[in-house]
Amino acid sequence: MLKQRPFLIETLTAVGLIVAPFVLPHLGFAPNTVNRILVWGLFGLGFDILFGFTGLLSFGQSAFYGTGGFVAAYLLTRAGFSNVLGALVIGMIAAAATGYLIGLIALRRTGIYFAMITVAIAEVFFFVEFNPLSDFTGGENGLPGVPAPSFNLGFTTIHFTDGWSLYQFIALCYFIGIIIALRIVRSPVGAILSAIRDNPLRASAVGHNIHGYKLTAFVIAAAYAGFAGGLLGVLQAFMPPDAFTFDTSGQLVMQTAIGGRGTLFGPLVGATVWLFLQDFLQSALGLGAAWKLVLGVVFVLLVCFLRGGIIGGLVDLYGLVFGKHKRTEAEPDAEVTQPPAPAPMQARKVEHPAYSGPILKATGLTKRYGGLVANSDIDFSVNQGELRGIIGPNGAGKSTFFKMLTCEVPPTSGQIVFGGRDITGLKVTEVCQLGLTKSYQVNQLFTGLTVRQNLTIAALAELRGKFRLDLFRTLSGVKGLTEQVEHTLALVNLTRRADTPVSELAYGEKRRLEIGLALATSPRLLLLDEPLAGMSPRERVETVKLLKSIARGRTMIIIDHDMDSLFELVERVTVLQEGRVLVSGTPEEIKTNAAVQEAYLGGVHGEIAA
Ligand SMILES: Nc1ncnc2c1ncn2[C@@H]1O[C@H](COP(=O)(O)OP(=O)(O)OP(=O)(O)O)[C@@H](O)[C@H]1O
Repeated sequence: MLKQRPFLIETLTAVGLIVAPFVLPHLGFAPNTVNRILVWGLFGLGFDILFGFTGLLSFGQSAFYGTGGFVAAYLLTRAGFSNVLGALVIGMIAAAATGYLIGLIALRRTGIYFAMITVAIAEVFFFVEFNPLSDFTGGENGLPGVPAPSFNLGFTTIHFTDGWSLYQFIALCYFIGIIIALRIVRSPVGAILSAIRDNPLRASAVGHNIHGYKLTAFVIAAAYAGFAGGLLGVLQAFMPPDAFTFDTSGQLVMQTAIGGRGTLFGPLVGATVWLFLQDFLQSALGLGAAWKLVLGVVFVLLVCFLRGGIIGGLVDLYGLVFGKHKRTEAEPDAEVTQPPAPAPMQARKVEHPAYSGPILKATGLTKRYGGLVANSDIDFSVNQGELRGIIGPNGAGKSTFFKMLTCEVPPTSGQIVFGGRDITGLKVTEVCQLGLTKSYQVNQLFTGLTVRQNLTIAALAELRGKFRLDLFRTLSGVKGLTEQVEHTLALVNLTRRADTPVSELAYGEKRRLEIGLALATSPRLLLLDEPLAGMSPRERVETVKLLKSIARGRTMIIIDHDMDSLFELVERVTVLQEGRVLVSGTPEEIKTNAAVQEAYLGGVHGEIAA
C-alpha cells in the first residue's frame, strides 16, 4: 500500500509532466518517443494494479489494448464519429466490458493456469482481428486516418496535432490516469487487492469476496489498456494490427518488471528504458535487430539484482542512504508483561435475535479423505459466552473439525448450525461475515504488509461487508476503522509494533498478530487453533495472560497441546480421539478421566496435566 502523503505524488507527477518537454529534448528524447512512453505508461497503470498490486500476472493485455484501440479507431475512421475523446472513452468501455467477460472465465483459475488462459485469450483475439473481423479492423493493414484531437472552446479551437502539441493531450490523459490509479490503490479496495496478492486464502477467510475484487482489478486493467490502445491510434494517426500481438503483452510485462511492479510508475520507467535503448541502440549504435540482445541482458541483470525493478532499487537506496531504521530482532516488548485493558470490542449483531439455543451446534459431523476418516459422527455444541477447549493426540482430527466449523472444508455428512442458522455448505467468507472465524495453527498473515495494515484488512471485512466498490474512498473515510484497528492492536499488545512490516516481527509477535487478524473481524465465536504452538516458555506465559484478557465476554473454542495452559483458560474441555469425541467435561474431570489418560499415555494412569 502506498503511503498517504496528500498530493505529494500528484504534484511531483504534474511538475514532471510540465518540465518534460523542456528537459527531455536535451537528453536525446524525440517528442514521439516521449508520447509513446506515456501511452505505455498509461497502459501499464492498469496492468500494475492487476499484476503489482493484486498479484495476477496476465499475458493477455494486448486483447484489451487492441479492442479499445480498434473500437475507437473504427468509430473515428469508418463510422463518421468526430469526437476523439468520446471515441477513446467508448473504446475504453468496450475494453472494460470485454475484460469483465474474459475475467469471469480466466479468474476461475489461479497462478500459472490463469496466466496460460490469458495467453490463449490474447491469441484468440489476434486471430479474430485478422480473420472474421478483418472488414472492421482492416486486417493486416490496420486502420489508417485516425484524426488528432481538437477541442472547440467557442471562441477558439485547440488542435493537438503531433509532436509536443500532441504531448499536451497525452500527458493530460496520463495525469488523469495516475490520479485515478492513486485513488484506487489508496482506497479500501486497493488495500484488499494488496492483501489478495499476499495471501488470498486469509483474505477470503477474514471475509472478503476475493473473486469479486480480482474481477474488479481485471476490469480496471482492461479499461486502462483500452484507453491506451485508443491513444496509440491517435498518436500514430493509424491503428496498427500489432496492438493485438502477444509481443505487446510481453513487452508490457517486461517493462513493468524493469521499472518496478506495485509502484504505478514502474511501467512508465520500464517503457522509458525500453524505448530509449531501442532508439539508442538501433539508431545511434546501428545494432539493428540485435538491440533486443542487449535488452535481454539488461532485463536478466535487473531481474536478478533488482527484484523490485528500478524504482524498487531506488527506494532501497533511499532507505540505505537516509538510514531507515531496520530491526533484525524484536525489541523488548514491555507491553507484553502488562496487557492493557481496552474497552470491550462490540461483537457483531446476532442474525436471529429470537434464537436462544447454543451459538454453535454440530450434529453427526463426519469428514472422510478417501479411505481415511478424519472426523466421525461428532456431536458438539457451545453456548454463548462459553470458553471451550479441545484436546486430543496428534492426528485426532482437531484441525479438521475446526476447518469444517469455519466452512474451509465441507463435511462429508452432518450439519452445522451457527446462531440458529444452518451454515453447512456455506463458503468461509460468508461464515466469517456471519461472525465465525478462526486463527490458524500455521500463521496466515499478509507478509508484505505492516501489522496495522494486516489488521486493517480484517477490520475492513466487517465494516464494509464482503464486497463493496468504494474505489475512490480513502481508508480514513471508513467509519470506525481506525478505532477498531487501534483497539485490536491494544488487545494483542502490538501497538508499539503497529508500523512494523510482518517480516520483521518475532515469532511470538506473529502469533499474536495471527490472533489479532481473527479478532479484528469482531467475531461472535472465535476459534483458536493452537495459539501457543511453537512459542518459548516465556512467550507462552505472556500469551496465556493475553488470551485471558481477550476471553472476557467472548465465546471461544481453543485447541492446544499445552494442557496446563489450556486448562487454566477454559471452562469445559472436549477430548477428540481418532476423529471421535471421547469425552467432555470440566478441566478437573478431564485431568482425572481414565479414558483420557489411556488416550494420551497408553494406559499409564496419572493426572495428565499435573
Ligand atoms: N487434506 C487432507 N487430506 C488427507 N488427509 C488429511 C487432510 N487433512 C488432514 N488429514 C488427515 O486427517 C487426520 C486428522 O488430521 P488433523 O490435522 O485434523 O489432526 P489434528 O488433531 O489437528 O493433529 P495435530 O494435533 O497434529 O495438528 C490425520 O490423519 C491427517 O493426516
